[in-house]
Amino acid sequence: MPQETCDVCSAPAAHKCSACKQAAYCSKEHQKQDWKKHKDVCRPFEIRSSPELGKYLVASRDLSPGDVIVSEAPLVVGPKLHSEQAMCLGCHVPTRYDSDYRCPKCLWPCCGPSCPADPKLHAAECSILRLQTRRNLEAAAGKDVGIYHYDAVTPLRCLLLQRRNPRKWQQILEMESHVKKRGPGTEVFREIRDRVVTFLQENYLQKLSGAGKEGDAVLEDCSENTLHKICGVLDVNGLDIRLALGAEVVALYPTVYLMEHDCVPNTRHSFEIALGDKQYRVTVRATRQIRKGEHISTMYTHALWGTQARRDHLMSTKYFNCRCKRCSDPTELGTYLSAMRCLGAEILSDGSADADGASCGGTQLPVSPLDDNTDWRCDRCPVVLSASQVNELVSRIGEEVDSVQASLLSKNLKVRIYKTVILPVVLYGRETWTLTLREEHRLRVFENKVLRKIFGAKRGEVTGEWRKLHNAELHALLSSPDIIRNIKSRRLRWAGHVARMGESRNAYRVLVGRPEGKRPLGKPRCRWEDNIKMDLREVGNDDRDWINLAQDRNRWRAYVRAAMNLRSSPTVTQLEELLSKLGMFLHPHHYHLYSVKHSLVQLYGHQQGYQTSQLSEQQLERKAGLLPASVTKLLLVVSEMCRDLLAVTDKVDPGSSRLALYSSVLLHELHSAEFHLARRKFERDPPSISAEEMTRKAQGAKSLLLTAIKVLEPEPDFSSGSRMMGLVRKALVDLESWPGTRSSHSHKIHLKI
Ligand SMILES: C[S@@+](CC[C@H](N)C(=O)[O-])C[C@H]1O[C@@H](n2cnc3c(N)ncnc32)[C@H](O)[C@@H]1O
Repeated sequence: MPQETCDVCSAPAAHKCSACKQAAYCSKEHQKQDWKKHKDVCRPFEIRSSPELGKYLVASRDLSPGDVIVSEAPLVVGPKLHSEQAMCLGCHVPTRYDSDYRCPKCLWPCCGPSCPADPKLHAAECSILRLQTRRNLEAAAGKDVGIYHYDAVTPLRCLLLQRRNPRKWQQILEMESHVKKRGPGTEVFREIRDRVVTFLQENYLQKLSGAGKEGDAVLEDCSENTLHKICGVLDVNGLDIRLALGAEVVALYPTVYLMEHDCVPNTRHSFEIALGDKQYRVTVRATRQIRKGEHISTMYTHALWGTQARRDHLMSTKYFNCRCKRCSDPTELGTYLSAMRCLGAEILSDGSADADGASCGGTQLPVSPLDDNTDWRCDRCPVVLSASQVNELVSRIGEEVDSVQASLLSKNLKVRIYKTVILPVVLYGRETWTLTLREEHRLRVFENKVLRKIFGAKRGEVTGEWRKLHNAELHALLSSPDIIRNIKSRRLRWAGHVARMGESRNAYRVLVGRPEGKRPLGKPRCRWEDNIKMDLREVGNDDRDWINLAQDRNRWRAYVRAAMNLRSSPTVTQLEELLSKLGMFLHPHHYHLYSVKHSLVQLYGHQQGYQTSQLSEQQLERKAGLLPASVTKLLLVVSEMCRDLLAVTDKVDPGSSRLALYSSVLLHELHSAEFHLARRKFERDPPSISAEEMTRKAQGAKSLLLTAIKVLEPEPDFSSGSRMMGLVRKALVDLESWPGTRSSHSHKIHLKI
């Protein structure tokens, strides 16, 4: 073996950097001297391998929370497998199969006349995709969507690496694909064969053989087996990236894929999603202390599912049985996320069962959680349930929770209407950036009017969460030059038309008739349908159905009317009823109850009739988890929500690697409940708490918000997390500007800023 040489002086090296084992030095002095340069490339992990895990990462030095473990660019990125979401192949912005804009060469739909993305991304496959240009053209005319299989694009990009970058191609081939477990006869095999293999071979790859120079095949290896392997690699190792406008792509990374799964991981990762050189770069950071020698892990599944659901998901998507600490513990680290209530009768002192039917009050837990067929046993009475009995009950309950949660769609619908109707109108107004105070006021009046109409708020009530949401949304949108350009070029006309569709013609005149006077009321310049089409490129998949509806003017009107009628849906009552019903079968921390409570916590204080200002003191106390001694058992389940859920969240995700959004929502709601509760007591005549106590409460509320900000900091721009950040920051400003903090108030409150 060649002798290692010192990275500084090239003399024979006596030792290597102990962290990365890559750099070599002749002496400690030279290592010290080189550290400034080397520390940027020094990797704090080693790659090891075992029969059970395959390759995995181990910390090669102690790591602190926040330390960067690895930051790297992807080997390949593109549309996800198992998804038919249409997107521009240049910048991955959602588009439509029958978009008016097309790549001039291959004719696949694209985002506009000139895609702002790096042309290299699409250039390679474009030369292959154009083999079908004529058919694409006909398909586009006939709006035949079958010709565009977006899920085949990333496998094609991988295949093309064998010519463009053989090193990357080799790295992809070395990744685990579990191809044997995905063989003929499996569902996934059929899907990949129909959607990817046949599509690529019949339309493109067969035409390639002999098309290279001197008769060589353009792609040496594009066999069916190789395509199945690539798809396996993408499914097992790919990371999903959610982009700004709702599109989702998948990416393979050269090192990050090596991280093993753990149901309580010790890292979190974030992606660069803004257009530019660093787009799609991933950065992995430690979320807690990781000792040298400890495995470095991530989470492949849903942190808030119970053990059985997580393990089933991991087995069906990643082909292994998880045996981590959380899965092995019947109580899931004391969270009881899968635990059931025992329905067995209470055992009386003489050893007989209570004939009056009083429940024993025990908890049913799996005897061996790593065994799928394990019995479940009560910790108080002799009742034993079989695995199938528990599965049946939990899946029925899951369906019921889903159906009630679905009725909450009315809220989501309102949010969508807000985003696609109100926001563009407001942006239209802001787009000029020259509103006078008077115009600003008129804009507010208009906005409040539409908000009141859509959300069913009464006059003067449009100051709550919807306004906060709006501000956060607006802030996020306006902070990007790309978005501003987008707004100016496209949303402008959309906004005008949407406003025209609404009932507020006069308000529209206020907006459109000035300030530049360039857009007098009158006939729209484009047809309604054209404008809707334009907007489609800017919305995510979630909004797509809704926007499709909007293409038909009458259906759209009916839809908005229906949405407005949903305003009094009794969702708090529905959820409270569900909670009390399910509370008979499930442990209060069961993951199905967690989900209902998390929704409820957000509705208290926000749904009409439950806004914080209208909440009774007792309700506020329930929300904050401050329990009066007399509350019933059922109320107790509801009352401890915020703190209770936070405690559970913290145990399964101590570093907020996966549940940052969940935690921040809870912290925000808890701050609101606690602060308002204290304020009511303080503002009574005479006050029932002292100024010092009030100061303490306000400080407590503030520190909850600061924690939420910290938790949300790594969330990418334009994500739900970044929108939540806007809400939290706004709440902080509101808290700090509360009159009680001003010195003129008779009871002087000091809130350290
Ligand atoms: C993204 S890859 C990780 C790298 C992989 N170990 C390798 O050697 O290429 C995911 C695969 O690693 C294995 N794996 C990851 N975490 C595991 C765990 N906690 N227990 C068992 N196998 C695991 C499984 O085979 C899984 O499908």
